[in-house]
Amino acid sequence: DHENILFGPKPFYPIADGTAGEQMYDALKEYAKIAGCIALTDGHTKENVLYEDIFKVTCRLANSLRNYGLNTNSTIAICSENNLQFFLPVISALYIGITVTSVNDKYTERELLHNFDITKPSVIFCSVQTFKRILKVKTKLKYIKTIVIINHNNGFQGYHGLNSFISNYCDSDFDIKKFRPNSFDRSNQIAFVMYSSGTTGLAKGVMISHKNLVLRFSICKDPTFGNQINPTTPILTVIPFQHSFGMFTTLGYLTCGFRIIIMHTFEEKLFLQLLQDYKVESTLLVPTLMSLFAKSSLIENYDFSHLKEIASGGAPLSKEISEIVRKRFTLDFVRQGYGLTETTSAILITPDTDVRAGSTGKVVPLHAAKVVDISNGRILGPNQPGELYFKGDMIMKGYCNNVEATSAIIDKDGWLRSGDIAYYDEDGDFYIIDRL
Ligand SMILES: O=C(O)[C@H]1CSC(c2nc3ccc(N4CCCCCC4)cc3s2)=N1
Repeated sequence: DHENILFGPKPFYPIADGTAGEQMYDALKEYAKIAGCIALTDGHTKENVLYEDIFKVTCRLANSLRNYGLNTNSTIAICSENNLQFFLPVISALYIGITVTSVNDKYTERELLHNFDITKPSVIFCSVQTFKRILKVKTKLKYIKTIVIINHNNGFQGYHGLNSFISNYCDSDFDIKKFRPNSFDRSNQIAFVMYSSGTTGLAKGVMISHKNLVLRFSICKDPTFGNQINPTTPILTVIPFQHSFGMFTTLGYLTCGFRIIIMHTFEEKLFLQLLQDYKVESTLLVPTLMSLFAKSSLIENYDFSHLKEIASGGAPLSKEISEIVRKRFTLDFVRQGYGLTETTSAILITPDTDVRAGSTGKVVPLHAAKVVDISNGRILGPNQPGELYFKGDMIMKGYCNNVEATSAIIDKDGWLRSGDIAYYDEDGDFYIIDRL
């Protein structure tokens, strides 16, 4: 019975063909042609990376990974704080179809061992900051073949930096005009394994396919649920890249050709200075930072005339905080998104302009949601709280090597149980109430 099942609208653009790696390759190749087009800016050092730099390095690194012997059956890990190099191994792996697992750069050795035990990566791309811990972990895990330090050119302690790895493994006669990403079945090929405790405490590996990611790429370009595609639009993000929220928003921004100003650590004054100086049009926050800005005394000292939207996600945002921040930044609306690691990215998003204070938004295109009465399993109508369920092509493939945990959260019809209590109003706007 379709009664009380809410469906998202048709996508603005039809879903493009190809793997997420082919779509990323096509986008970067396009933006690389715009001379001087900046992709990333380090908000702390002001250093820039151009789209043409990213395009060149990712093609050479992909060729190097192929020559190193990695393929669609391989997994690499990324363990790094937000920096300008983070997405280079990630994008190169997407071109080839190598699965990427991203681990929290603040994790202890024990937590890293647990995560790596699930995914068994053969190469770890780490930063100078995480190298010591990663080296200790490597000595305990025989399946880790090598480490590459992404924000160090020549590497150290016998391990390659990004440039030395490329010069060591890339074809000596490499011709970027001849480089092409691999083609493979995007529905089955796992692009990422992200970690989530789901509805129980133990961390599990969430398998995100290339198809899941292609749907995110489509939604982020949707004028209603994402952003307009205007290359060079300045965006400021402080969201950790190693989590789904930061990973799949930032990859989406790169497919749009935006200029992404990044921070690895939040500092209020620097954040506000960056908003002003780079004429930022959209910025992504988490509720704790929204609360900080609701109480901040610094906002009046800056000019935010270019700022069109503040977007929040990663946890529920209270109506009060949202309204205070909206007024303090003199914005027409603050947008929200709700997602789970198990749904790749946001599956409920406040549509551009029609924002209901306190609502986390409407169902995104090509997805469905229902609210279920936990006492009898009946599907509920508007304004009746129950457990949120979702269906659609951003729902994860499943938990890595864990069939029982997968079938405990995704039923035979493909409905994913969120573990969150919510209701929707007559217009299909959703309100999150509580965690089950
Ligand atoms: O809460 C979580 O576990 C994580 C898993 S992925 C996730 C979210 N991803 C996204 C991706 C995008 C957004 N947006 C905020 C709403 C405005 C337009 C889209 C950006 C919000 C969220 S919340 N939240």
